[in-house]
Amino acid sequence: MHVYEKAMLLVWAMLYRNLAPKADLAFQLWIQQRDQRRADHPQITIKWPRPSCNGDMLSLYSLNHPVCIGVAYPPSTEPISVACVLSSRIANAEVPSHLNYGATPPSTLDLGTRKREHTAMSKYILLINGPNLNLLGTREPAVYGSTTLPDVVSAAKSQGERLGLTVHDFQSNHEGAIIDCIHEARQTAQFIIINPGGLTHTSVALRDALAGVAIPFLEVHISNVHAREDFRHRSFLSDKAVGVICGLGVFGYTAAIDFVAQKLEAGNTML
Ligand SMILES: O=C1C[C@@](O)(C(=O)O)C[C@@H](O)[C@@H]1O
Repeated sequence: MHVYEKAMLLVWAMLYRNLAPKADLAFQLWIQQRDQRRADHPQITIKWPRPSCNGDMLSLYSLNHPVCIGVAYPPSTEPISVACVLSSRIANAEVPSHLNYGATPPSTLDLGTRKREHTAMSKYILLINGPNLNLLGTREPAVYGSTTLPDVVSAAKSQGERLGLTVHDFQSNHEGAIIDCIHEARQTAQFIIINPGGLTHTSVALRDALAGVAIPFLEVHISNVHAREDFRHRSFLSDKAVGVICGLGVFGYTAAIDFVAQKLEAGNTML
């Protein structure tokens, strides 16, 4: 990479940090020329100040060219590396179709065809699973079945892809991490599908987070919570949700994605 390009990238990265609608991510950037032999594809290391949503999309722009499009895995405060495509090579860059932009670039940028891709790929939905759902498949199989969470997520992503949605997933056993994830999605996600697990019945903070970002959401439960203990009959979220699906097993996620695809297709987010 030429010194000039490197300098412009750094300047733009600093500007971007201030301009980006997702500025709350406040990521810090620096360039590491990890592989000198592939100087046209350097790695950019991105240090996240706090755990990010799994699959958060990142995009950086140098002058008026996108230089880097990547995806952050997994939730981590460790520096991660993403493949970077230099501006001079962007015309030939292969950008996987499932990639989405995590932040909207300034409108003055001339992104040509990429701008259209951005619009076409903008149906971004967030699938959140709360505490203990990482144990799906082994946890109380008589209640929750034998399908694992990775199976649920990968089926949701494939279904989303077929229906023109980019599904990002996040699971945490920690209320605060889920709330951070919801906050971070407020500039990007058009819909949230959430199985809040036990937080359904306890969390005012989760209710406030969902109301605070004003992203329409569906509440999903694998089991029929109304046929179970009394304390599961109350939800702090249901009256804020577009709808509630419960008792359909993991098919509830499939039904939710179908519903969201139809609603977004119709341009109706039901807010
Ligand atoms: O963790 C869960 C899972 C659950 O949300 C469900 O998917 O059926 C139901 C909740 O009551 C429970 O705490």
